[in-house]
Amino acid sequence: MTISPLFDPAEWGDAEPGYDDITVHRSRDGRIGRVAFDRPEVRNAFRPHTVDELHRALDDLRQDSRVGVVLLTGNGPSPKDGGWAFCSGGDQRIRGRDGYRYEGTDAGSIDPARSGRLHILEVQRLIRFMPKVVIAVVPGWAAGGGHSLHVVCDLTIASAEHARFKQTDADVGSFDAGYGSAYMARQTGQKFAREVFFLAREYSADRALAAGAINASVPHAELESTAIEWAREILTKSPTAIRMLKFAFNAVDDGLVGQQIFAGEATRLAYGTDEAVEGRDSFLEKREPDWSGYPWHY
Ligand SMILES: CC(C)(COP(=O)(O)OP(=O)(O)OC[C@H]1O[C@@H](n2cnc3c(N)ncnc32)[C@H](O)[C@@H]1OP(=O)(O)O)[C@@H](O)C(=O)NCCC(=O)NCCSC(=O)c1cc(O)c2ccccc2c1O
Repeated sequence: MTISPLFDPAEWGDAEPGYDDITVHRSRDGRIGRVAFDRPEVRNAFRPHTVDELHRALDDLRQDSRVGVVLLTGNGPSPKDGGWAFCSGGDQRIRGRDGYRYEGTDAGSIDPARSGRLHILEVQRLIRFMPKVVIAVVPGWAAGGGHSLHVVCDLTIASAEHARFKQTDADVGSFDAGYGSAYMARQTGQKFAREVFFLAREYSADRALAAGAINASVPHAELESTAIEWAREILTKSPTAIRMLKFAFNAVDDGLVGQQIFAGEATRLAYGTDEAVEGRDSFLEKREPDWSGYPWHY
């Protein structure tokens, strides 16, 4: 199976089975995940089946305690015309009046309550809330819902030659009114974000970098090796520190959900203290807790 000329087989284990529209790999040491859209002939547009697979793969990586960094990318180039893509958003051929529709053999077996899907938003939340660093690795077009996915990733590294950013939502009568737009404005400022959405122009990696929309614009041939280098550098850090930092960055924009997630991690840390152990033990031993060894820190 040809993945992409940017994919270095020496870095990755075998492709994980059970996926049609994406490819999933773990680095040979198991610490980095690579999830890639694999529909290059349609610029890696997603259909409901793609989104189901994406959610499953990312959740699997979320629950793998060896994995600290996930690369989200697009395989390519297109066998039809050589074009590169990260993701061009929802597959417009199967968009119905209630969202994106399952096709073919899938369609008949789908619970009507699950038809008309907009569940790429669930994938966005998974990327946002997983306690690992997710890097968008953009080898070509990031358009529409694909643009929003790069926005929600923690970091974005793009091909200087082939990456193109374009928010087509308003061209096709759609709108990502959550992270895709409002969070982008937090990253780049309101003026540039509104320009991107209202004019739907295309932007190069260098322009996106200048606007603060991405982290790096690198030579195409070095795209995945650079992403792996960044991932390896992140993996030298404390997992707890990275997790707390990600949730701290999120919290300011995520309201009570952001506070809840950050607070949950704070509770986990507190449970590790002797003070919390004294609280638990006193209950189990049916005695008053003895807090005398624990000062009111200031
Ligand atoms: C991405 C492009 C700018 C690339 O242009 P280029 O000229 O390089 O390539 P082509 O246009 O010739 O494309 C090659 C080939 O791919 C097909 N294709 C490309 N994108 C899609 C797509 N999204 N769906 C279906 N097919 C696609 C194209 O038709 C060509 O096929 P041929 O058979 O002719 O070879 C350009 O392709 C482009 O503008 N694409 C569309 C981008 C777009 O509008 N995406 C949808 C935006 S809406 C969205 O994604 C979205 C999804 C959600 O689930 C949401 C949920 C909740 C809120 C909002 C959501 C949302 O906004």
